[in-house]
Amino acid sequence: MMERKHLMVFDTTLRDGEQSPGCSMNLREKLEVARQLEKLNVDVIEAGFAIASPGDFEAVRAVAETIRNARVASLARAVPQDIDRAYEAVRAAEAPRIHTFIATSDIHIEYKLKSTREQVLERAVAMVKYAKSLLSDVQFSAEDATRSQPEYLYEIFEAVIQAGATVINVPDTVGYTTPDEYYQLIDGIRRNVPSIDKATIAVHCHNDLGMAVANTLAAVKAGATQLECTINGIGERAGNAAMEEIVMAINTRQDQFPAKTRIETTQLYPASRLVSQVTGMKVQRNKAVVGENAFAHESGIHQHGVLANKSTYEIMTPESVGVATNQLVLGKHSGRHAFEDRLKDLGYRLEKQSLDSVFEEFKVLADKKKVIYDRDLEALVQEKTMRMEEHYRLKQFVINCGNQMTATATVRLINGKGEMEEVSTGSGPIYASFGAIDKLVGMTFDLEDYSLQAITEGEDAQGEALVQIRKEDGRQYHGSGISTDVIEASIKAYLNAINRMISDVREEGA
Ligand SMILES: CC(=O)SCCNC(=O)CCNC(=O)[C@H](O)C(C)(C)COP(=O)(O)OP(=O)(O)OC[C@H]1O[C@@H](n2cnc3c(N)ncnc32)[C@H](O)[C@@H]1OP(=O)(O)O
Ligand SMILES: CC(C)C(=O)C(=O)O
Ligand SMILES: [Mg+2]
Repeated sequence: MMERKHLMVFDTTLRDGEQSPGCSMNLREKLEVARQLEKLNVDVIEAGFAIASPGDFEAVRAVAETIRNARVASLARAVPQDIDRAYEAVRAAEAPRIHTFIATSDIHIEYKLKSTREQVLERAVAMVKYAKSLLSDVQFSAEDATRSQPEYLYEIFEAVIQAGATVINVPDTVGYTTPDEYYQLIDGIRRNVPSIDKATIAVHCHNDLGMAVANTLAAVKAGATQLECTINGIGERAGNAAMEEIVMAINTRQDQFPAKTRIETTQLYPASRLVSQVTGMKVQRNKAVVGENAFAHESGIHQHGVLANKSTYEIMTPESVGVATNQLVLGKHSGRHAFEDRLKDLGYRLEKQSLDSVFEEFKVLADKKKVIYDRDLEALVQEKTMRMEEHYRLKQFVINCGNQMTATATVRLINGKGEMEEVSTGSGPIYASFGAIDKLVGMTFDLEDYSLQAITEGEDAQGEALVQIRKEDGRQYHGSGISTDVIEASIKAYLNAINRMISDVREEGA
């Protein structure tokens, strides 16, 4: 039997994914996501854009120092100071990569770079050579490749490969191309770049017209072997190609794509939950592969078919992507072994200390809830392990409200100095409690987004509140909170966003 071609997965959740408005992650969250990417077995982790800020630099460096089973890359413009910074950040990695880019479309060259094709080519070659003098693995991206003149792309790719680039990337930066057109472009590059066999062809697709995954798959057919993507498809504007969709399409349609990735698919759903939790970006219910409805069958004819044989309406199994089908799991009489076992099934392997503390929280929750679902467990683990440094923590709150009166909230918080309490009124219990918190932290914020959803079924379901707040300087922070009480979940989410803001300010000042 012929050996199937290996496709490399290049994950850019921590770089392009983080470019989604409101999706910034702090160092601890980035490390947690990077560890999950390592469990997924991705080939390359793009950990950030080192020159963007001191926080980005530290995060890339921390990922490079921590991750051992994937290449770690940092993005860099085609300028020496970006390349130096990227090199400093990734050099501790087992397999470091500098990813440098410059735009090649006339629109970008003229209006943005105020340059010429010749100057861009010269700069690209010089910067690839410079990066290559620092380390061996250098990726070059022709930004806006799909709106660039193909002959110019052939020329610049040939020149950067001659200069030492190991990977040439053909980004559809603005999500403009179509599957047929992208196939032609990649095929043209394979045929017209003489040294192409010395480099890997990478593709990086955006979803502005909803075709990012389709375009990526068309490129696979044309011979691309590095696929760039993000978890849940988060990324600049409408996002990037979603890893879970690309990988499952390849796995499910081997007749179309006789190739393989190294991805441990059972880690896809845990990765999706983690990224949603740390970015505050909800996954739509009908999202392919990882959405809540991806394996739900509502209508009679479908249910009948699935009962007779799952393959009637399921083209992949929920288990294959890490969605547990055993919905009713544990209760208050369950012990530590069963608990740990269930977490392992869900893809979580915790250190003893974290396990003990999550188990304690589980028992508290089991006293409040008759049935603990897998989603409850995931929420507990993620809340516990991902909890920010808590500058302010909720001690207690009392709300007085009704449909014909102004709500009054008394909120008591704990911080490093002790306990503090404030009272505030508002048009409803949530606004009243947020007002009390503003008084306690001595700041006011615009509440830009607030949502609440039940994460499991039943009257005693836990609610997950997501908030996005904006500080006076325009910066946005998201927060999430989970509780069986929706007001408590909302207060926790608001405090989570404030704690994130405080950590961010301190990181910057450090
Ligand atoms: C398609 C993509 O996703 S590209 C990555 C996008 N991501 C980001 O931009 C996030 C991080 N960015 C940042 O923090 C900042 O933009 C920085 C630190 C990179 C640069 O900040 P500033 O120096 O203030 O420049 P600013 O962002 O305003 O403008 C970009 C400059 O880089 C130039 N530039 C843009 N891309 C490139 C490139 N690939 N190579 C060389 N120069 C470039 C622009 O022409 C402009 O130059 P100018 O200052 O001489 O006019
Ligand atoms: C930096 C490049 C690869 C990019 O993100 C894009 O062009 O979309
Ligand atoms: Mg991009």
